[in-house]
Amino acid sequence: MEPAQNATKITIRNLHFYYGKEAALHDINLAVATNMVTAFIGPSGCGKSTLLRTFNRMYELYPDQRATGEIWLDDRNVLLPGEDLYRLRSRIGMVFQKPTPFPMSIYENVAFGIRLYERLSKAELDDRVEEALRQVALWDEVSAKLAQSGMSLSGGQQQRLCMARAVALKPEVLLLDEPASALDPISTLKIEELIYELKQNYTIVIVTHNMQQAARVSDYTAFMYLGRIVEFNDTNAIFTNPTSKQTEDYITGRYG
Ligand SMILES: Nc1ncnc2c1ncn2[C@@H]1O[C@H](COP(=O)(O)OP(=O)(O)OP(=O)(O)O)[C@@H](O)[C@H]1O
Repeated sequence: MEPAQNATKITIRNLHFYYGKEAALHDINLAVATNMVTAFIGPSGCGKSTLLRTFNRMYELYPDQRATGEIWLDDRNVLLPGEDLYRLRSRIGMVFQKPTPFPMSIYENVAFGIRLYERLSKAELDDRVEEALRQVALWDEVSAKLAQSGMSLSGGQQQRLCMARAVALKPEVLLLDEPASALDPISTLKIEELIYELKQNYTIVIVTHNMQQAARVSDYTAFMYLGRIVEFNDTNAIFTNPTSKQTEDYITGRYG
């Protein structure tokens, strides 16, 4: 489960995951460092998104999907049956591949989630919405049109709005599932810069198809293949000096 010289936010032990009877993850052991960016890379179907979705038990939305093993968030094993999933998802926020603003105003997109968890005055709520939009570097672009629909924004802005929605709840961990793969290069760059900024305050785990992106934004990288973690190390070591032949073949473009 190496490495984690930094404090550890999440520790995964002996995690297995099943879609019905089909096992998709096999004996995953991993330590995610606090306030760092950890990337999952590997060929299509290797289990990156499945692994990411175990962190906040997103799979619980589907009755035939289940995980066994342990996922420790600080000192809680969040896979235990009594875990409050509502609270878990407020501690571990998620942003998906396709920008998915709610069909409501820019302001409401951010305020909606906050209202579910907290009772705030209008002025406090306004402040929180502004703070979240500033954190994702969107405030200057939208402050004059907060009442407009979130759907009226560009794809890149919509994705930053979704990130604002996630950070507005003040989570400790942010899960990003291919957050830039539907975006143009400039919007992608903005998201990457944002990830760099956000790691001051959040522990970030990102799934990406794009190896250059993993190399640019992450501190640690796990290379996955067929539902297993083949190699996990600091990103520099993975990309310059992989220990496994499989990792080397993947990062040099021999397959995937
Ligand atoms: N809803 C599902 N039902 C059954 N099997 C699934 C489901 N979702 C994923 N799988 C299977 O689980 C395995 C891992 O899929 P997953 O989507 O996690 O891989 P991935 O590495 O994220 O792939 P990609 O890069 O293509 O998104 C694959 O074999 C896939 O077919």
